[in-house]
Amino acid sequence: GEVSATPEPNESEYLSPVSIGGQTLNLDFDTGSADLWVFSTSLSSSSIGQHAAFDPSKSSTWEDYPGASWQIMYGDGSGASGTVGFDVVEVGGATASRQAVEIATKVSSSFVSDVNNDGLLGLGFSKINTIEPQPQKTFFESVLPKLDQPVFTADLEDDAAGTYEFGRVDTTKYTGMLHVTPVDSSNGFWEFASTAYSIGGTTYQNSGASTAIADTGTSLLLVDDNVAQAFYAQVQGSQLSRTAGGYVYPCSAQVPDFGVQIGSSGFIATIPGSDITFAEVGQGTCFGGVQGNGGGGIQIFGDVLLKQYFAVFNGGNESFGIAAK
Ligand SMILES: N#Cc1c(N)n[nH]c1N1CCCC1
Repeated sequence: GEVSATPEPNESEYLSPVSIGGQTLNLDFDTGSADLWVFSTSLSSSSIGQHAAFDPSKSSTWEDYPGASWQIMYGDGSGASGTVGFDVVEVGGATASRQAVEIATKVSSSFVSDVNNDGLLGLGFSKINTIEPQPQKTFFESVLPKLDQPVFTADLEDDAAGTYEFGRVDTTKYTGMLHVTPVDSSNGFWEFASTAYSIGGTTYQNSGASTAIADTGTSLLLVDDNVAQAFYAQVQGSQLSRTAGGYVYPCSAQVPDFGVQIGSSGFIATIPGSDITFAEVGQGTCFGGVQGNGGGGIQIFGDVLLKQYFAVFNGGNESFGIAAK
């Protein structure tokens, strides 16, 4: 089938309505993780707050997974944990009839305060699913055999609703060609080669990290530390601020275009300098959307990059493609 779910824009995530056992929650679609977990009625009422909380006792199709548990920690230090069951999960129009659903019995404070987000729907590979004693399939892996095409697409927008679609590539959503690169899923991510970058239209080889992941669950574009340093060397007045947690600069500064290579074919995906500022941090100082990855070997290409393009995640031949829109 062909389906689409329209995520609500929130400065740091794209939420989409998901039906679980007939209950609708807004989940953060995250290609950088592989757990589908939800706020639940097992949480304290102070943790639930304004969130929608899934209540398994009210679902006629709920099935417990006795003795199973999960616990996840994200790169930003946030985390959650709990118990597991199976239920009917429907996104847009694709239905997984017996999807592993992870019930949160604990969530960290950043999830409590992010009131728009009732949990996550992981779109990474199930080898990084955290369910014990046995990792379970993601929603995409569950519905894959039933889809017309083994794909999902992400069309994220700036401050406007984006769209995830499962089972088809809507060719009216992009212009020009789709630049496709093979994906190496062995780390559980949509990971591909990326060994070059461009600043102000000049291309350079990236001597540090050699791969990157497409990560819709991250807001920023986290590149090799040397690349971030080279970029901000061309932004007047920029500095690496420990208090801000990254590079900041005067909001009036001229920011050059920045590009990163997608795959080894040579295609450089470019972000206009005017779209690189992520947030104002006060006193006319701005926080950049491009930051260092802190020395890890993998670069994380999040929404700052992805919202400039139409993205195709192909679970059939394990490839990632982007096109201008
Ligand atoms: N950090 C981090 C992170 C990431 N790299 N992908 N998704 C993430 N999160 C999803 C919910 C909180 C953080």
